[in-house]
Parts: sequence; structure tokens; C-alpha cells
Amino acid sequence: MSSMHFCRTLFSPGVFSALPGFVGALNQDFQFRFGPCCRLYSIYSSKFDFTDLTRPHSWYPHARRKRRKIFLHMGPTNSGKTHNALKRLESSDSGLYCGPLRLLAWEVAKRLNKAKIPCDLITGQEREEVDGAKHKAMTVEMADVTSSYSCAVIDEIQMLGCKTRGYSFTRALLGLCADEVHLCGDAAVVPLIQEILKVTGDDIEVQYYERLSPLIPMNVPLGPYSNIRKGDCIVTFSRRKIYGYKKEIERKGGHLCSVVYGSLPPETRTRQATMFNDTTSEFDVLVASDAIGMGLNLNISRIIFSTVEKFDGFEMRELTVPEIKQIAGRAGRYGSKFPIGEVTCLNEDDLPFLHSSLKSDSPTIERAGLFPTFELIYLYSRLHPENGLRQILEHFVDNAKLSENYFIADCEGMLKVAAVIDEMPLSLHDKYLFCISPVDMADDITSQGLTQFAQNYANKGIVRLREIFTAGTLQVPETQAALKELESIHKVLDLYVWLSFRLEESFPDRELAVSQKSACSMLIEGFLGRFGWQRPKTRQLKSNIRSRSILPEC
Ligand SMILES: Nc1ncnc2c1ncn2[C@@H]1O[C@H](COP(=O)(O)OP(=O)(O)OP(=O)(O)O)[C@@H](O)[C@H]1O
Ligand SMILES: [Mg+2]
Repeated sequence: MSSMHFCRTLFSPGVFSALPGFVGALNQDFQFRFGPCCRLYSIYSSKFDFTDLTRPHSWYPHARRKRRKIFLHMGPTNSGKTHNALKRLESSDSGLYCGPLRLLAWEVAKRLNKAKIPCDLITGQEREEVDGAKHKAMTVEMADVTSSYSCAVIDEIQMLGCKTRGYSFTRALLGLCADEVHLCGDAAVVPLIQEILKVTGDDIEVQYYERLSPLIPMNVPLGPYSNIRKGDCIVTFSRRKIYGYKKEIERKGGHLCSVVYGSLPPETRTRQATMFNDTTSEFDVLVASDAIGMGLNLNISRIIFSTVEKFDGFEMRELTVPEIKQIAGRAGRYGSKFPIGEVTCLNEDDLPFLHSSLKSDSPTIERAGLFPTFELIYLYSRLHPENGLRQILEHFVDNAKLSENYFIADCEGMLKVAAVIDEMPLSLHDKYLFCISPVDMADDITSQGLTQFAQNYANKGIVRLREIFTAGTLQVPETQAALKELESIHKVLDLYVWLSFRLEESFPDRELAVSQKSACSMLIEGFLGRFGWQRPKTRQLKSNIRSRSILPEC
């Protein structure tokens, strides 16, 4: 049945890129708050309100035993917040960095290892252990709330207000057991954090930062493409437009463009960004989506918004003030080749909106995300044994009781997965695991991949990659449709790797999946090298990559 889908199509991490780590820590989250209730479950189950989430700080016993010193590094982009927090991390005996992106976790692990401070890298899909490491760089969903550390950093803490991922930041904020916790982000989150931490007994110190180098909003739009210069970054929000601008700029502007957008494999995004940052490379212009928008240090001199609207999955809407500021803040990074940043638009009509957004304060963040642990859902499910996970999640979310500092996370994505797998003979825990996996159900190939993985796992207990993907040769994509397919295949393989870290025996082909992922990214990069209007030297160099065998016959 199934393998055919992928024979034809053969082969990115969404916002959930590391949620799995969450699972590892759930048991611990739960023990303190609900351990005693488990033993008395049969007596009290009908009386105990599992949907009461009004005291989430009490879910983290280790952290509550400490009086933590919380340092808030608050300020605009490019003000040295992360740099200063990392300095503290580097001088600590042991510690954690928790960031919102795999790329940021990679950057921090690289920085510490380069400074001869051994640092492990842990994301939903990677475990790179370094001998003697007492430091770890991770994506926030992987935050370890079970062990004690000297120092912890949570980067981009304002994301605790994010409707889908915010709860992972809240979990890290309440649960990290470290003597010092450094929170970096936008000052709009300060009152909420002060409010949330009133009940934890922690000490709080707030430090406000100023930009280290100027960011100048221009009074004129870009004008013709011939005005494009080295270090420019055009920002746009669809794949089609990203490649459209790349082509135009390479044809008319005489520059070569790197591209960065969310559904490119993260390793490809990093290589594209590195190529752009490298002063000796010919790729001196960047065309990117808001995937560049958080914390990344790029050699950008000028940000050019091609539009100030984006489709957010439901509708076209104007960019928010924090989005504009985050993206614009990539220009003129301190210590980069371009110490002064500029921002403008393609369309003159967008300039007033850009100027006013850059001058505005980000709206205060009023509530932090929260989501029930698996154990809570499990206990709740026992009160409703006839229901599938989808109904249980829906009921739980509808009935959850929260204090005024919190909101319940948007779990639409999880509900979509639950609807697909609820009929399969899987335990509640396994279903939950598939629900929190990094799958984008809006992507047909990825959702087919998830369904096949879950089906094979439910029916046979083991999922071999060769039963899902058949041997064949993948080509460098010729069209954007083929490129999109390859990006999706990469996402499916990424999902396999994610599952292999959680259901190790049932997903035994991690190595093969990792090697196939890198074959996919090579082919995607082959496409990027050929696409556009490039000088012959580069075209020839890149076109050596034509095809890769996929799952070669044993
Ligand atoms: N004191 C310093 N000495 C040398 N380099 C610094 C210093 N402070 C910051 N930098 C460099 O300036 C750049 C911006 O700093 P950083 O990434 O910490 O800013 P940020 O405030 O966290 O920005 P964002 O909000 O975009 O994440 C980085 O490349 C960082 O290494
Ligand atoms: Mg930062």
C-alpha cells in the first residue's frame, strides 16, 4: 500500500522541531504535583480535578527547592543580551542554553566548543555528545527540568506568549533547576515574568539594554534592482517569491543570492547563511523569509521588506510590531562587516508603516502558554475511557482552569494528528507521542509519512525505512514543485529520526534516515546552485551534483 507514495515523491522542521524532549521530562513534571494522587487515584479520581492548572509552578519540585537568581536581559535586537548571558554560561561550572531554533542551539554549541568549553548539542533530532561536557545547548522543548545546573539561559523568552510553543518556554521558566537563570528577550515580557515568579520565591534582577549599533529606517524605497548591493537581504514570505527575487536579482542586479526559508532543511539554511556570511563567497545577497528573524547573527547591511503582509496559515495579515523589529534587527549586527544597519521597503507605500512599527513599543505580553503534561491527560482519560485522544484533548482544553497569567496552548495541530491515529491500536502514550511529533499536517507528503509510520508501528511494532521508501535515484529538482517534494521528503526522514530517539527499538534505521536526509539536502543545494541567473563558474561547480541514490539496494 504505502511505499508507493514515496517511490514517486521521495522526500523540514516546523515549530514543533523539538517538542519530544518534553516527553522525557513529563514524568518528572508530574511526580511532585500528582504523585500522591496516583496512589489514591481509585479513591479520589472522581473528586480530583485534573483540569486544574492554576498552580503550574508546583509541577517542578527540583526547581522549587532552590531559591534561583533570575536575571532578565531585556532590550531591543542586537543589544548584546544573548552575548552577555552566554558569557555567564561560559564561566559557570555547568549549564544549559535553551533557544527557540535548532540553528541557535547549533550556534551556541559551536561557540562554546570553540572556546574549549565542551558542550553537548541536544535537539529533537540530534544528540551530539562531547567528552567531558557539563554544558548543553538545546532547543527549548528539550529543556532538562530534572537535573541541577549552575547556570541556565532561556533565549527569546518573550516567546512564552506564542500560542503554539509558548508552553515550552513556560515549562523551562518554571522548571529549570539552576542557581542562576538568564532570560533574554523583549522588555514587553517583564511585567508578566515578575508576576509569574511572585509565587516561586526566586530573586529577580532586570537589566535593560540599548542597541549596540544604529539601525536606520530609510526614507526612500529600494528603487530598481540595480540598487541592490552587497549585504542586502530581501524579505518575502512565500517560496515562489523567494525564488522569483533570487532570479530577478541575479539577472538584473549582478549578485548571487543565498536563500533562507522555513521549509528548507535546517542544515541547508545554515549552509546558505554561512555562504552569505563568508566574505570570500560570491553569494553576497540574501533572500529570506522571517526564518531569519530570531537571534541569528548574519552579515546583513540592509533589510528590504518586499511586503509588510504575510499569510499566517489562515489569512493575509500585516506584520506585527515585534515581527518587523525582529526581522529589521538582523541588519547591522554589532561586530559584523556592517556596523550600521539600514531598513527599507520595495514599495514606497509601505514605508510609513515600517517607520511607525520600528518606533513603537512591542505590546505587553499578558499571558504565558501552558499545556497539560501527558500524565494529567492520562489520568483525565481514565475518567472518560470511551473517548479517543482527540476527544480527551478537546475536553481537557475546554475545561482547563487557569490563573490569569496563563492561556492554554493552541493544539489544533495535535488534534489533526489525533484524528488520524485514534482508530489505530496504539496506547494513549504512543498516540500522544505522535501528536507532539514535528509533523506539519498541512503538508500532504509529511502527513502521509506520519500515517504510515504510525500504521506500521501499530501493526508490526517495528518501522523499517525500506518499507516506507523504496530504492531509487533522486535527482536534483528541476522545478519548484519537485523542490517542494524533496523538502517534504526531508521532513518525513526528520520525523523518522525524531521518533527513533523516542521509540528506539521500533524505529531502528536512524543512521540510514540521517544519511538520506543529508542526500536530500545535497540535492536541494544542487537546485539552489543551479537556480537563478548565475555566472558560469558557479553554475558549473554546483551542477556536479546531479543525483543521489536513495536507499541503495543492500
Ligand atoms: N560585549 C561584546 N563584545 C563583543 N561582541 C559582542 C558584545 N556584545 C554583543 N556582541 C556581538 O554582537 C552581536 C549581537 O549580540 P547578541 O546576539 O547578544 O544580541 P541580542 O541582543 O541577543 O540580539 P537579538 O535580540 O537579535 O537576539 C553578536 O554577534 C554578539 O556576539
Ligand atoms: Mg539574542
